[in-house]
Amino acid sequence: MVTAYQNSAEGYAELAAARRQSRSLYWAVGLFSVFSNMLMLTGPLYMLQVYDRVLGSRSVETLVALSILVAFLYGIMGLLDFARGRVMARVGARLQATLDRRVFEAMLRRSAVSNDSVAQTGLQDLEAVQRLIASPVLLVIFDLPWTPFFLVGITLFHPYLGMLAVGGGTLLVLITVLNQIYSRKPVLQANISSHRAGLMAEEIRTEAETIQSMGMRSAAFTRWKKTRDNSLAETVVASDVGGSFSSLTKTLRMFLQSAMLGLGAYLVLQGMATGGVMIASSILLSRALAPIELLVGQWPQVQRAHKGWQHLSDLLAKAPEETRKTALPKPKARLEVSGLTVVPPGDTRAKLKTVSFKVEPGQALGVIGPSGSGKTTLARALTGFWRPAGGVVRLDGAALDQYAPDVLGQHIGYLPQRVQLFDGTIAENIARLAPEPDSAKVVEAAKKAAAHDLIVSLPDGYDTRITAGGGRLSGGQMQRVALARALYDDPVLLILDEPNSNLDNEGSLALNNAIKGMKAAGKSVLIMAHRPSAIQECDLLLVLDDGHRSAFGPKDQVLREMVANHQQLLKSSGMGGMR
Ligand SMILES: Nc1ncnc2c1ncn2[C@@H]1O[C@H](COP(=O)(O)OP(=O)(O)OP(=O)(O)O)[C@@H](O)[C@H]1O
Repeated sequence: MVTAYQNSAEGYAELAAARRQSRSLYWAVGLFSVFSNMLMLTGPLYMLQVYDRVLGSRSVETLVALSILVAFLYGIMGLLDFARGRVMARVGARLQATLDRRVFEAMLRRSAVSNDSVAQTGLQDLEAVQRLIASPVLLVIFDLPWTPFFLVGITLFHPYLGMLAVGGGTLLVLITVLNQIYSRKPVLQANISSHRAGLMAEEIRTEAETIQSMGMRSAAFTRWKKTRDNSLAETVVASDVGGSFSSLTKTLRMFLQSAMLGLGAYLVLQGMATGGVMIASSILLSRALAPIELLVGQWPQVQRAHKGWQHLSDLLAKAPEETRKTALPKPKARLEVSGLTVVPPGDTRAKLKTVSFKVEPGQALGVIGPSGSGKTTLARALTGFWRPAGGVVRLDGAALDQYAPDVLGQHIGYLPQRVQLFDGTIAENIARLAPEPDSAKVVEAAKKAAAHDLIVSLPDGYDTRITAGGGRLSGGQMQRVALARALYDDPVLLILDEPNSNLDNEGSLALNNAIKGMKAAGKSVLIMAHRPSAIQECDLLLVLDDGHRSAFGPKDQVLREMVANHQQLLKSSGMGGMR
């Protein structure tokens, strides 16, 4: 409990520091607000003068002069209000720009260790905060402190008027508090459900092929509709609650304004106030209470941003900023894994248990084992994506966490089991999304992966635009482009997870040549595989079984032992049958 609090506090502190960057702008808005609120007195003072001076003296000149002055003051007030809005829009944009990268990276890092919701919604939370800052609701903070002054002003006109205004104001504040209490849960629930429905729609859209080709459209719609209906029902409840408080506030404020006029008229009849006071106090009251009405009306936005702020602080605390690491020289391809234990994020049980092995420069290691034995888990731990729960992975003697993550990524070439490319050109994809791909390196990597010919045969060659799912590329072509991406910029360690699952003979040959090339250059290669053709170039073999290392050593020796064990097993089961 204590740790959680401390963690969140650290996140809050980081957010507060980002917010403080705009401190001078907040002061500017505060100053504008001082003048803008002072100018709010223009209307009431004009009414006082018109009723008590102009109507008394019947002077058209005075009325014209006053009206011109008032038009001028309203103009200034409008300008100040416009300026406040513009400044706050920029404050919001600056906060978002300051935190974008940090939140983006925190989301990525957090997703690698856990599947908690704050990691999913980080950027949306930041946007909710930015929207609130840029909206008129936040200006209420600068206007609310003036409400007591306006109420005092009314009291100065007449204590009875003051009592009515203060009583009405208190009632409105009470409604605001009740609004907060009653609408918090429904608004939160509505936000969560709408997020869930959005996610599901996105999931269905990306899996459109499966859904369409297996007649799952209607079932997928029904599933999505259920979530959508839930979200709609919750949105209606939230809007009912918020709407009723909003209507109550509006009605009450309008009634108070009329009540003010009524009480003012009574005081006029009693000779205790002038007509000007009657009108002016009614206008002043509406100015005093306007911020509260706005606040109640826009409360869901405030709540969403507040939740967003909490989520962000939680996310930033859970993924603290990485300390700068001392740059290490480019490592030699010496991989040493000792006692490696890995628990996938969100899981409680280890899926890789105390696995140890060594790979020297120029060697290729094949990792085999049945489905679910932990091959991909090992690959993810070796890239540094999943942190070890125990043991250590060393590259050229240094534990992986001694390398800055992006630098480590440059030393490693990774071909995941499920190839994912990104929207962009083939060259950008091979160059790992570098903004300005180095053409020579891109072509070199493509040639190593034997993908060059297939790429130049496309209409726009390396500049062919592809989508995240590959677009016009076939499964095998995607895998070859992904292999080129893995080989880009001369990595020292190449990790290939089921690399030939989509490859034809030519592709497999190209892959084996690439592995040979890596070995000849003194790099090391790890191949997670099912098919024997994939381990053809391997010198070593690691056999995994239910997360354990069941065998490790030179390939031929391990294979011989496996065959011997297999024959032993067959023999013993045969003997068992004779008995
Ligand atoms: N993200 C995850 N969260 C929780 N458990 C996971 C996750 N990914 C994999 N696992 C579990 O870890 C175990 C090992 O999975 P892994 O993907 O490493 O197997 P594999 O040997 O690569 O299998 P295959 O040959 O089918 O690809 C499996 O029991 C799997 O259910």
